[in-house]
Amino acid sequence: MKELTIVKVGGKVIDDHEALASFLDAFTDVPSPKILVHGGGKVASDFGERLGITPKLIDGRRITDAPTLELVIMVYGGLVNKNIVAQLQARSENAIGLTGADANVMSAVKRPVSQVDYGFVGDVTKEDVGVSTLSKLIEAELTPVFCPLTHDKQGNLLNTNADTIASILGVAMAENYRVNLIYCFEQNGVLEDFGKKIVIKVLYRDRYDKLKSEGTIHAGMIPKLDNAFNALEGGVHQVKIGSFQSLKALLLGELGTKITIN
Ligand SMILES: Nc1ncnc2c1ncn2[C@@H]1O[C@H](COP(=O)(O)OP(=O)(O)O)[C@@H](O)[C@H]1O
Ligand SMILES: CC(=O)N[C@@H](CCC(=O)OP(=O)(O)O)C(=O)O
Repeated sequence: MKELTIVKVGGKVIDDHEALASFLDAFTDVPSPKILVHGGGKVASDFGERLGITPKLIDGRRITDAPTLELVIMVYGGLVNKNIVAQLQARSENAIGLTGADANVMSAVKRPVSQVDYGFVGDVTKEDVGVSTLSKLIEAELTPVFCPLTHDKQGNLLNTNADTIASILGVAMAENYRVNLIYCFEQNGVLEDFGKKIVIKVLYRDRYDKLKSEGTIHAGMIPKLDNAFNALEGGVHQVKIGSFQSLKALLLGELGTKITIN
């Protein structure tokens, strides 16, 4: 089976010009085929504050009312996605920026209202991924760059967590490729001691559950790890979480946190 590398880069890296540039240098060196998924939550929150839109997040998931949806479409689909694509082109990486609506690469269902109304947030399954279109793009030596927007096939874009997009993409593409999924962010991995910055080398689900209940793993790390375990259970070959500065080492199996279900 051919290998496919899917890399997700988080919002705090994207918000830092130098950090993003050094991450994109390293991403350019990753052998093809590859797909980049970017977040941008911090940029959206900061931009929103300038427009008088106060960010509301529950467990790392944004409540997306109508003004917030307009905001994230502009920020994720425009500002962040197109800047990353242009910066990859400057590195001779033939990137193509995508929302889920483009070539129908990822559709979604608006999350039903339960205890919380998340608003215009899209839930995705592997059946919602345009595997054949994506396979054609990567076989044509293009590098897809996903922003965290999906569509409902009725003309509406929806906000979908970027970690979830990376995980579902991995599961869907695992039918045709041996997928390595790497989550890059500003820490060196999943930390067992936040103060001392001690990185957990291998994280099993029972340890995750324990650290979560103790509060050592919290906030945005919870959906990230849920997505990481879901990816492995769905057939992704390897999932690693680590620093944007260590992409090469993470790919080689060094540094960061390896997520495992065995
Ligand atoms: N045990 C932990 N190890 C590392 N990061 C953690 C941990 N618990 C909570 N976090 C927080 O989770 C954040 C990552 O989640 P999130 O902000 O959603 O990431 P991203 O920027 O990649 O989207 C980190 O910035 C960190 O503050
Ligand atoms: C529904 C939902 O929560 N969407 C996320 C999408 C961006 C994202 O995931 O960005 P990071 O990777 O930088 O966190 C949000 O709007 O914050």
